[in-house]
Amino acid sequence: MASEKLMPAPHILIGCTGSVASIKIPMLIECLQQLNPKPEIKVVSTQHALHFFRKEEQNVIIYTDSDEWETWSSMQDPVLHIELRKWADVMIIAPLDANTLAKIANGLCDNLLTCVVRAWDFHKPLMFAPAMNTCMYEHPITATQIDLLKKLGYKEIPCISKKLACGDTGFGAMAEVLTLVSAVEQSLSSFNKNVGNTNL
Ligand SMILES: CC(C)(CO)[C@@H](O)C(=O)NCCC(=O)N/C=C\S
Repeated sequence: MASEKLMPAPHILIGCTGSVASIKIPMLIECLQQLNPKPEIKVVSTQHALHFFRKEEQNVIIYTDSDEWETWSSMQDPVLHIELRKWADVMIIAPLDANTLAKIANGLCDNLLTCVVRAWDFHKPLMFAPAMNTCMYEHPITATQIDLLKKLGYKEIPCISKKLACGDTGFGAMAEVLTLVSAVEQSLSSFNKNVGNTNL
C-alpha cells in the first residue's frame, strides 16, 4: 500500500542483560527486522550480556557502557543515554535479569542500560521480559519488584516454564521470541496510527 511506504521507520531500542536468555538476541533482532514498516533497531547491552552473543556478528549497532564515555568529552557533546531515550519510539528489555530488575526497581543507574531506563519518557512504551533461574524467580522480592515496575507503567512480558540453562525445568525462562515480537508490534500499532494521522 503506498501509505505503508511513506510510514517512517519506527525506532526500536532493545536492552539486554546478563541472563543466559541473551543467547536469543540475534534471533530477536532478526525477527523484529521482519516487521512492516521495517524498523530501525539499536541495542543497549550490559557488560554481562555480551558473554551470550557475538556483538560483531550483529547487523545493528550494539551500544555498551564504554560507548557512553567515548561519545562525550566536553560540554555540548551528546550524552548517549539521553540521545537513546529521545531516539527510541519503544524499548524492550529482553532478557531482564534479576540484577537489572532490582536496579530499575530502585532507580539505580550505574550503566548505559539503566541510565536509559532512568531517563525514560513514559509517553513511550517500555516492555520488559524477565529471565532467571526458577530459584531466583520464586524469591518473593522478584514479584515485589516486577509489581513495582508495572505500577511505574512498564509492561511485563511474563516468564514461561521451560528447560532452563542449568538443565532444570521451571518458571523463569524468557518468553518466546515470537511473543516478544508481537508485544513490540502491538505497542507500535498505536505509534503507527498516531504518525499516520499527522501525515493526513
Ligand atoms: C536460556 C533459555 C532462553 C533457553 O531456552 C531459557 O532457558 C531461559 O530463558 N532461561 C532463563 C535464564 C536461565 O536459564 N538462567 C540460568 C540458570 S538456570
